[in-house]
Amino acid sequence: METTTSLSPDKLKYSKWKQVDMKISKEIVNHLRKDMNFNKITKVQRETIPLFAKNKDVCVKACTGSGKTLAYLVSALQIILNSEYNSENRPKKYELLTLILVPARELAKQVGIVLDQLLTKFEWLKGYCCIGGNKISEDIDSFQEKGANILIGTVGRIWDFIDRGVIKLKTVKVLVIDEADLFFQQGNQIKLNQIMDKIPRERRTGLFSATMSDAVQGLARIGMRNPYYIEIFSYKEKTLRNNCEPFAIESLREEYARTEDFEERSLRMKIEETKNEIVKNVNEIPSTLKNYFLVVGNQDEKLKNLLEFIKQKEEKQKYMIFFATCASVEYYSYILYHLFKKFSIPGRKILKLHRKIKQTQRSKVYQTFLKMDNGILLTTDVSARGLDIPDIDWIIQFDPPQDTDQYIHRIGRTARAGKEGESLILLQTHEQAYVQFLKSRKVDISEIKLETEFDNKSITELCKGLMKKDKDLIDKSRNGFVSFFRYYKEHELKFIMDFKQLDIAAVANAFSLLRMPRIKEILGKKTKKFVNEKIDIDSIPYLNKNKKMQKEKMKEVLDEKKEKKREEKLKRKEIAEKQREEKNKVTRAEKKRRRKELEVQDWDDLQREDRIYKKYKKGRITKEEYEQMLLDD
Ligand SMILES: Nc1ncnc2c1ncn2[C@@H]1O[C@H](COP(=O)(O)OP(=O)(O)OP(=O)(O)O)[C@@H](O)[C@H]1O
Repeated sequence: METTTSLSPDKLKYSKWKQVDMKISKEIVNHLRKDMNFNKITKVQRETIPLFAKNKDVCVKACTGSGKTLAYLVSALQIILNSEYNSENRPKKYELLTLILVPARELAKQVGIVLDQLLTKFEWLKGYCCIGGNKISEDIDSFQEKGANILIGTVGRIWDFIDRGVIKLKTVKVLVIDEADLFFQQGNQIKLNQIMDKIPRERRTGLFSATMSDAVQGLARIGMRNPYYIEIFSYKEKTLRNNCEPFAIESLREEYARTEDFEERSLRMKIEETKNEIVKNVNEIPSTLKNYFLVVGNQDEKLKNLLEFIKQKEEKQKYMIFFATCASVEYYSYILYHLFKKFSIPGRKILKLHRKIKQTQRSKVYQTFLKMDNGILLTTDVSARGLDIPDIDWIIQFDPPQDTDQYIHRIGRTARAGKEGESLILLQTHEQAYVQFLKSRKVDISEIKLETEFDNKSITELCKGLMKKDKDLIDKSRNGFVSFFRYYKEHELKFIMDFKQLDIAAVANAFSLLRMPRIKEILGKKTKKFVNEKIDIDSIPYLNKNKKMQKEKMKEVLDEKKEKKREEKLKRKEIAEKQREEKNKVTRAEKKRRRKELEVQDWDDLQREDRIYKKYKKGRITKEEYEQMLLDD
C-alpha cells in the first residue's frame, strides 16, 4: 500500500504550490501562479499530479468543483515535458501525445479553454478540441490546418476521426477519461474499448469523476496498469469513516485524501462490505453546499411553488433549473417568461439549453450564461456534468433525476472551488421516499416549506390564453406531456417514482394541456379530473410563419416516410408470400420423392420375403429358420 506524504495543516483546503514537492517543472508552476492566477493548489491536484505526472495510472474520485481538470492537464503536460520533446525538439504537427475523452460537447470546450490557457507558455505544443454537432468535413479541415499534440473530444467524434484515418493513436502517451462513469451510462463503452485498444499499452491512463460506478472500476482493472485509487473527502466524512481505520488518512484541516493501490483497495472494500462497516459514497458533495427539498403535492403544484421561490429571492441570483426532458425545457422556458412578466417578477433573464438545440446555438447560450451575473438557465442533464459556470447561487431540480449520481452531478454545478451554493429539489407527495434514498447515500438534505400566493387557476388561464393564440405552444405543451410520461415510466427508481401513483390529470394540467392526447401509456387510465377544451385546435395559427412552414414540411416528410414504410412493408409481405409458396412447392416435391423411395423399399422387402418363402417351400430351410429370418428382417 502506498500512502501520501504528510503535509502540515493549513487553514484552507488549498496549500501553496511551493509548499509541496509536486514534481512539476518551475515553468509550469510559475505559469499557473503568475499568468493563470492559481496561487494555491487544491487537494485533488496535490494528490494526483505527483503520481500521474510520474507515470503512475490513477483512478481519481473527488467531489464536483474540486479542480480535477487542472489535475490531469498539468500531469499530461508534465509527462510531455519529461519526454524527449521541448521547444527545440517539437513533436510533429499531428503527433498525438495526449488524448482526453469527455462525455459532453460543452465540457470538451471548457477543458479546451483551460488547456489553451495552459499552453500559452508552451506554444510549441498544440491543443485541439473535436466535438460533434458541426459538419465532420469542416472539423477535419480545421484539424488538418491546426494539427494537435493534445486532443480533447467526445467519443463519437474522436471515433469518426479514427475511422476516417484523420488521427492515429500509436504515439499517445497519456489517456484521460473525464467523468468516466458517464461513458458507461451513455452506452459508449464499446467505442471506448475500441479507442483504448488503439492506444499503446505503455500509455498512462487517468480516470476522473465525482462518482465512480463499479463499471468504471472494472475498466480500471482491464485498461490500467497497477493504478492508484485517489479519493478526496471532507472532515465530516472522515468522522463517518472512522470505522475504516487504520488507513493512511492524511489530514489537512478540512479535506482528507486517501491514496492506495487499486487492488488493495478493492480487497479492503470487500472486507468492509462483508463486515458492514463501509460508508459508501460520502465524498462526492462539496461541504460548502446546502441541499433542500420541497414537497409540493402533485406535478401541477410545482410551477406555482417555483414562481414563489424565485420571487422571494433577490433579483441578482443565478439559477440552473433541471428538467426531465428537452420538451419540458422548451415548454417551461416559454411559459416562465410570460409568467414573470404577468406577475411582475422582473430582471430574471431566461435561457434554455438541451440536446435538441443546434450546437452553434448551444455554444452561444452557454457563453452568454457564463458571463451573466444573474439569470436562469433551464436545462436537462446535458448540463449536469463537468460544466464550470461561475457563481451559480441555486440549483433547482424541477424533476428528480434518474439516480443519485446524477443528483450529485447536477447540484455540483454550484459550490465550486470552495465557494458556497444551495440546491432545491421539488418532489411530489408520493415521491417523498426519494429523500430517504438521498440520505442513504449520505446526502445531507433538509426540508423547506413554502406558502405561495400564486394559484393554478390564473397560471392555467395565462398558459391556455397563450396557446389559443399560437399553435406552437400547443405543440410544446403536448410534447412536454408525452415525453414526461415516457421519462416517468422509464425512471430507474420505479419503487419511488411509481408510475401507478402518478396523477395523470395533474400532469396534463402541469402542461396546461387543451386536449388529452391519445397515447398508449395512458389508455384505460383515470383522467376524470381533466377536462378537454371545446376548441378546434386546427383552427389555431402558428404565430411564427417559419414555424408553420417548418411544421408543414415536417408533416410532408413524415407522411412521405410513412408512405415509404407502408410500401416497403407491402413489398416485404409479397416477398414473404412468394418464399412461402416456393417452400410449399419444395415440400410437395420432397414428399413425392419420399413416397417413391418408400414404395421402392416396400417392393424390395416383398421380394426378399418371397425368396425366403421359396427356400422354405423347397425345404432348404426349417420352419424355425424361416420364421427367424423373417423376424431378422
Ligand atoms: N488551484 C486552484 N486554485 C483556485 N481555483 C482552482 C484551482 N484549480 C481549479 N480551480 C477552479 O475550480 C473550479 C472547478 O474546477 P474543475 O472544473 O476542474 O472541477 P471538477 O473537479 O472537474 O468538477 P466536476 O466534477 O464538476 O467536473 C474551476 O473554476 C477552476 O478554475
